[in-house]
Amino acid sequence: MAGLPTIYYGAVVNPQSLTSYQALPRCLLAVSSEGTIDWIVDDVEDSMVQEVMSQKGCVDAEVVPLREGEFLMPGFVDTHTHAPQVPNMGSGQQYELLDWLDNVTFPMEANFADVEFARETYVEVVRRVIKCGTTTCCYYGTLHVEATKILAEIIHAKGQRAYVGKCNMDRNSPDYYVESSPEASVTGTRELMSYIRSLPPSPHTTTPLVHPILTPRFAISCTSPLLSSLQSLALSDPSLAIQTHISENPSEIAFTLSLFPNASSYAQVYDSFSLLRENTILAHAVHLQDDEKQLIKERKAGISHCPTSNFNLSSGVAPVGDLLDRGIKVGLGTDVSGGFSPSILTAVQHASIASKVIAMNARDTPAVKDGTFANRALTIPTLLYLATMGGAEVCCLDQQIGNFSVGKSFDALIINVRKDNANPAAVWGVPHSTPKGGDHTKPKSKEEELDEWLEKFLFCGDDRNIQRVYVQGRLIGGTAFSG
Ligand SMILES: O=c1[nH]c(=O)c2nc[nH]c2[nH]1
Ligand SMILES: [Zn+2]
Repeated sequence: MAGLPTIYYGAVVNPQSLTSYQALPRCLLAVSSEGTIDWIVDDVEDSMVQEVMSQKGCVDAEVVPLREGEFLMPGFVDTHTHAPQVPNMGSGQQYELLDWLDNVTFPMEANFADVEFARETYVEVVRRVIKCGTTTCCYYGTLHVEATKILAEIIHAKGQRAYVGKCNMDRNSPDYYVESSPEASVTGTRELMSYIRSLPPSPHTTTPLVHPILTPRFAISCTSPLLSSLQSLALSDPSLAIQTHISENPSEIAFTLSLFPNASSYAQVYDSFSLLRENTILAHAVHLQDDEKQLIKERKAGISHCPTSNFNLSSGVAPVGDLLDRGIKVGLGTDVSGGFSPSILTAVQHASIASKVIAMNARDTPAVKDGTFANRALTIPTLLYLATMGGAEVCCLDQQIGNFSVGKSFDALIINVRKDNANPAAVWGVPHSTPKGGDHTKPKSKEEELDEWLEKFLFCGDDRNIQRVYVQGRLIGGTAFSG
């Protein structure tokens, strides 16, 4: 028999679309013992809580009250990161992509041949990513099967939702870090897929949280025979997700086109091997041509926007507004260690700045049409959406996660911007906080206050503001988590 639900009572931020979210200051939200959202009732005064609970038939359920300055929001979705590169964060910032791979990244990834090193490192990596409020993460591993199994096992044990892939890479990397043949690459991939798919169900849910993902590192790393074998594997398993990099850096694009002289574009290389489809996640997409954007849209693939990495490796500024105007799915990625932070908050901040760079450079071009995103600064609702629902769409998980709706999984964060949190930068309620329109005589509404809490958190927050991290209703991290 199902156990009693848990009821959260207080402020809730709920993304709705690229241009709107609900700010619900007095919300009751019930989560079943299986971790799904049973019901949501908005605008409930304190005095009415018991009555609503009795109407819903759950007077004996536990109530988790949120205090002033705390709010519930959906967990972050990191649509692109590299688990083995976490130890490299903050190293080799002087390089651009191809030199950075050779000088910093491949040498670090090669260490994961040692399974003990892999275990020690990955335990810490996953703990850290969860602490940052990432409830769903798309992880690249290394080319090593055993180390990547360990990564999946740790994620599974910690209860995070994730896609995990081992890199397919049989050329253009050093002898000490390259796969010996396409066959070896595909055999290892199949072994990892079977391992992940046979992980035992979590104690509290029958839904698997960790999934395999096909991970051709990027076209430069893969011979045509390897891509053909991955094509066969992908075609035989339409539910298998795919992740790769695309159009990140000018030298990378030129090298790719030289390796595939018959291809009309970078995107077409992947498409010619049937690797562009609805469950494909393409990281970066900084320098795509119009026809490539069109192709990606037609194939319904999604883009992982990784602004921290794009700035840090001097790759460029991805035209996110244009991608959104074209109806392409976009989420955010940390792309550690091209990006120097494992937190989606940093990606939010840099996505905002990236969009402002584009808007500043477009000041002299004709005015943009109403309701479009290109050449404008991304707004708070858009940034929030990209960090949550947009990521869920890119992962094809939007029916399950990304916002709070009845029937969806409770993947959520409790955020604290109170004076008693440990981050002095993200404190709400300091005297200079300004009412909407700057009118100090008008008291702020509860909704306006919640808007301010959210903005403070997105721009000045960090893991110290993330009190609780839930996946499928289970508490797995946050400052209030002792496990
Ligand atoms: O940002 C990136 N990080 C990587 O590890 C990588 N490999 C190929 N292309 C890449 N881009
Ligand atoms: Zn990457």
